[in-house]
Amino acid sequence: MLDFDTAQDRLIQAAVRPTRTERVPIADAVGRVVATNVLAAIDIPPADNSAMDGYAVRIADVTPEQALPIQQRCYAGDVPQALKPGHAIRLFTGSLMPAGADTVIIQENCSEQDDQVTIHQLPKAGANVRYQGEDMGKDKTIILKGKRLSSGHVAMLASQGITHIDVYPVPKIGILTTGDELAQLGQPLQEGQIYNSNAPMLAVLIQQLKAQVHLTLHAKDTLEDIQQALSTLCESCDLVLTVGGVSVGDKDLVKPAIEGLGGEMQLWKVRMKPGKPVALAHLHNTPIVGLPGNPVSAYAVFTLMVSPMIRVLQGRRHALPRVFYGKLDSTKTFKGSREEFIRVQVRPDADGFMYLTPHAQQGSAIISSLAWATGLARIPAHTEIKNGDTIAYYDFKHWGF
Ligand SMILES: Nc1nc2c(c(=O)[nH]1)N[C@H]1C(S)=C(S)[C@@H](COP(=O)(O)OP(=O)(O)OC[C@H]3O[C@@H](n4cnc5c(N)ncnc54)[C@H](O)[C@@H]3O)O[C@H]1N2
Ligand code: MOO
Repeated sequence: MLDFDTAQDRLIQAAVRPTRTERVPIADAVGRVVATNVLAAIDIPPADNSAMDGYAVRIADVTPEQALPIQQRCYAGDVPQALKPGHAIRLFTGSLMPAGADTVIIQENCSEQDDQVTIHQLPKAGANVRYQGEDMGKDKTIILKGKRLSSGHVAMLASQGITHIDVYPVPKIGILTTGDELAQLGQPLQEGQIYNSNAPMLAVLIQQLKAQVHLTLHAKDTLEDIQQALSTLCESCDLVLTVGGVSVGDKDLVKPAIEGLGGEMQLWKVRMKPGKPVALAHLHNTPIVGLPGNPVSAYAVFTLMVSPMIRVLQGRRHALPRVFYGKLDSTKTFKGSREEFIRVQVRPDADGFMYLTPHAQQGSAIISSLAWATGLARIPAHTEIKNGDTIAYYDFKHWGF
């Protein structure tokens, strides 16, 4: 059996970076991944300007409590005159700095009478000036290729006058659920059935990452049904996720179905809990990840191993989000032969440490624990982990987006 890190890496390697690009309006670009380095077309701010309402002066000309004649009133959008020696120019937040002025005195520290201003308190030279290019310098790279765009990036692009941006296409993900025991939502539940909760769960996990759920199918537990669904999904998706039927039971048919279609299994079974039966295969060049059917297992494997693949398919710079560390807060001691990812809630404490409290029920079918948890804590194999020990923490806020 493979160890978790090797398996995670194999899955990442199975995802292909995008090459095609498309151009979208910046207002539609949030969550999309930039396909080129974006350079600043202009300096921002385009010229030195005032950060405050006040008076532009040459600081060397100013003596406190001595009146200076006001040469001009210059509003934001106006073009200022060059400042004459021994004068002040009245200006406002965003007004251009006059040539010859080096400092803005805020109006609260001045009094104005008969077109003269008296300055009561002197700031440092250069105070309250926003300098040309201090935010973004012309021709400098302002957004790196592979960045997922946020609202902040949209503001940057708009400030540059950029209306459209080249991004990578949204990867299309297919979902195949299997199992004769599953009822679809909206159908009455027959004896022996449970609702198909994995399909909607995976769909929202995919959407949170800003990938597209291209097609969701459900197959009965027959080779034929599973093969038909797999063929359809692999034809039109960049990545196919199957759920269930990947373990060792009589009706665990996903593996034989892929192999029967001429697909190639690259990996099956990982030394991790939950998620042991996870599988990776290719069919007609499309990667397929076989997720275990237990909802917690499917959620954990998606978060830890499939989300990095999706980030690669999206063209993002980093497949793996940050892993944090925290201290176990539990009376229970953990030790197992498989590496374990337990559902925890994180609690930052006044001492600056993060404390990780495990959910009381760590079974792979405890769906309610998923809504309770804020992330997964990693318990190494063959190591006793007890209260206060430091362990790795995979936060859903980082790993799910
Ligand atoms: N003898 C063994 N039994 C099992 C092993 C093993 O090594 N030897 N591994 C266990 C582990 S670990 C897991 S995880 C599961 C994985 O099984 P499968 O991936 O084959 O999944 P299924 O058997 O089809 O289903 C497991 C469980 O999940 C429920 N399920 C499936 N799909 C959905 C869905 N879409 N929505 C909600 N719930 C779903 C299903 O009803 C089962 O209860 O195998 C263990 N067994
Ligand atoms: O490894 Mo299974 O994924 O525990 O439930």
